[in-house]
Amino acid sequence: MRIVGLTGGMGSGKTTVANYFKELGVPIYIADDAGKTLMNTNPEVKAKISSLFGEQAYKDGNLQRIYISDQVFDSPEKLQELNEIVHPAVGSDFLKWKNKQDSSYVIYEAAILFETGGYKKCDLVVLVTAPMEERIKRLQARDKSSLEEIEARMKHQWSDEKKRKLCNFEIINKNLASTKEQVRNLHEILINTGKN
Ligand SMILES: CC(C)(COP(=O)(O)OP(=O)(O)OC[C@H]1O[C@@H](n2cnc3c(N)ncnc32)[C@H](O)[C@@H]1O)[C@@H](O)C(=O)NCCC(=O)NCCS
Ligand SMILES: Nc1ncnc2c1ncn2[C@@H]1O[C@H](COP(=O)(O)OP(=O)(O)OP(=O)(O)O)[C@@H](O)[C@H]1O
Repeated sequence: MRIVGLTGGMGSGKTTVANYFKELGVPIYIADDAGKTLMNTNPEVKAKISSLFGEQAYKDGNLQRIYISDQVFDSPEKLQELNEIVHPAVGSDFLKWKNKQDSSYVIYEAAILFETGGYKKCDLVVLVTAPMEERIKRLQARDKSSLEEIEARMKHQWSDEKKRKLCNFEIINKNLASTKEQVRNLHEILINTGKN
């Protein structure tokens, strides 16, 4: 079973694209969601996060995402420490999940697949791109976040130019009909090239 990495900068449309693959019956693992679940449920991960960020990291057992975001996105060292707690836990959770799937390929969706080196564990990688002004507009509409908050996260992510050099396929997410068509075409390619 091949592992197809799906990545793209913040607001590029990864989840939108992942949902189109899901409609075609492809099993999807969303690393950002899994990370959040593990941060709320895995006792070892919770203990490490509490010792790194203090008592305020959890309230009634729930991760305080805004508090953590404020701590990490202005501090590369803190972000790296958090990543070092969360990413290995996500990696092993993914392998357990993958072993339960029955499909010619699965999708591993992660915002920072290249930045973490996670792409090396994938058989191939699909990059989702969209013009920066569009991405910012979409994020402001979706999350009501400020430009400063968006930029604080984006500065920890590679540029599309850098990612493009390492990806196998690119989906350009401008209008949704064309994006869906690109996903359908790519799915055919992935199914056909996966046959022995
Ligand atoms: C700091 C946290 C709690 C903020 O949660 P929040 O719900 O606000 O954001 P969410 O996780 O949905 O991320 C939204 C977007 O922010 C960007 N982002 C998230 N984590 C990172 C990171 N470590 N580095 C760079 N950008 C990031 C991505 O574009 C992502 O799609 C959360 O992002 C987190 O735990 N991040 C560190 C762990 C991680 O890397 N998770 C993602 C892959 S497993
Ligand atoms: N082609 C498009 N046209 C208009 N809106 C879009 C398009 N693609 C995605 N969107 C909207 O833009 C927002 C961001 O898309 P999505 O959540 O798929 O991006 P993402 O890359 O997963 O974001 P993040 O990195 O923040 O998790 C969503 O509200 C989505 O509905």
